[in-house]
Amino acid sequence: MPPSLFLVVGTRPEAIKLAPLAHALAAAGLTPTLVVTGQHSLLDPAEYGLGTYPALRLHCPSKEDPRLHAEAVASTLAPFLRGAARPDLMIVQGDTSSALGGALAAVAAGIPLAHVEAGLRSHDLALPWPEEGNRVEIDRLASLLFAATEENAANLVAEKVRGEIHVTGNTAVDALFAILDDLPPRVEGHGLPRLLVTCHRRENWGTAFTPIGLALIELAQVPWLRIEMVLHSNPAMAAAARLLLGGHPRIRLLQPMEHHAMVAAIRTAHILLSDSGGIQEEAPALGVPLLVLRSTTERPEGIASGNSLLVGNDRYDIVDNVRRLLDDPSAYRAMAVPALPFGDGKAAPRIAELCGQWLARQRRPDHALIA
Ligand SMILES: CC(=O)N[C@@H]1[C@@H](OP(=O)(O)OP(=O)(O)OC[C@H]2O[C@@H](n3ccc(=O)[nH]c3=O)[C@H](O)[C@@H]2O)O[C@H](CO)[C@@H](O)[C@@H]1O
Repeated sequence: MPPSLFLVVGTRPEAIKLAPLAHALAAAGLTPTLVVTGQHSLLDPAEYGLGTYPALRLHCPSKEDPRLHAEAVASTLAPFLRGAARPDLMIVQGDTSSALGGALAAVAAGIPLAHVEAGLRSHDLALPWPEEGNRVEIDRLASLLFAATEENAANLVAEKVRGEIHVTGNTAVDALFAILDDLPPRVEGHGLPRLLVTCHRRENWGTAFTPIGLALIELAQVPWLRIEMVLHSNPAMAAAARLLLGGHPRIRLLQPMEHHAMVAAIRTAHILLSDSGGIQEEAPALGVPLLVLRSTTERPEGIASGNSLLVGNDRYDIVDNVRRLLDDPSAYRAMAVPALPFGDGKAAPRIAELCGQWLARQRRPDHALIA
């Protein structure tokens, strides 16, 4: 009987980042069962190539209080962790309340926990909230920690986590490369330069979005610059964007896109303006300069590689930095050199192999002596 693994998926980024791992686990004879929490209620695993995996649906939509959502996920999942269906390993990704809920349920049931994308730290529990606290708590509970970078691993060592730390790269790069293999070659000089914008983080909700919107309206005065904002499924963010930017003749508001289309849009953008975690990982690999709409980031590697720059959500900082990249070719070129600070695109098979080895050790009669 092969080991049983549960893979917790609640949101779009988790589906994107766990799809490569699901395939790598299946190739290793460890086909996982998806725990689809329902945090993003419209999430369809099939859209991310996960449609053929067995799935446990919890129907736990996100809640205003993310801790209550995590606890709802944990309590709904608990009955499935007893008896014959009990998994040998629970795998969560990143920092959502679904990931935390899966972690809490696993530990309560005495089931070993693995954390993919472990060790990311902004070192500020308030920014981003609740993700930083979620990550710290999950890492404290995990037996296996898959850190994307050496810096992530160093954070875990500093916190003296009890689990096994492995540096694997981020599966976001695996997912990106899989899409690029399917896309036609990039065509240079594809029309007027495009500023592609996404914004969904809690710290940019409501009135906090206003300076960002005003910056876009000011930048829209550049006659040869096209501006496109991809709306997020979060209704609060979409409403704020529509209120300020809806109907603007030179700013296009686009509906959320399927991942292949989004990667194609990112790849042909001249400049990216985003608060997204995943786009901070994709932009360097694609060599598209990224201005990060945050005052801090748990992904400093993209800043260090020169591909990304923190601009916060100050109207004037945003305008000045976009204009600098538009007007100074050498400043632009310095940020447009492709780099892989978040891994080589082979994280998923590494993680799958490490899970297989770890599970085999747990099954050997003398493993208690090895630990
Ligand atoms: C604090 C923080 O940073 N937390 C992050 C958050 O994820 P995020 O910030 O990356 O979330 P999004 O920006 O929504 O997703 C981005 C992905 O979605 C693709 N995309 C985008 C727009 C679209 O229309 N269609 C798409 O396909 C895009 O190319 C990219 O791959 O939670 C994750 C899970 O815990 C964490 O791992 C991650 O740390």
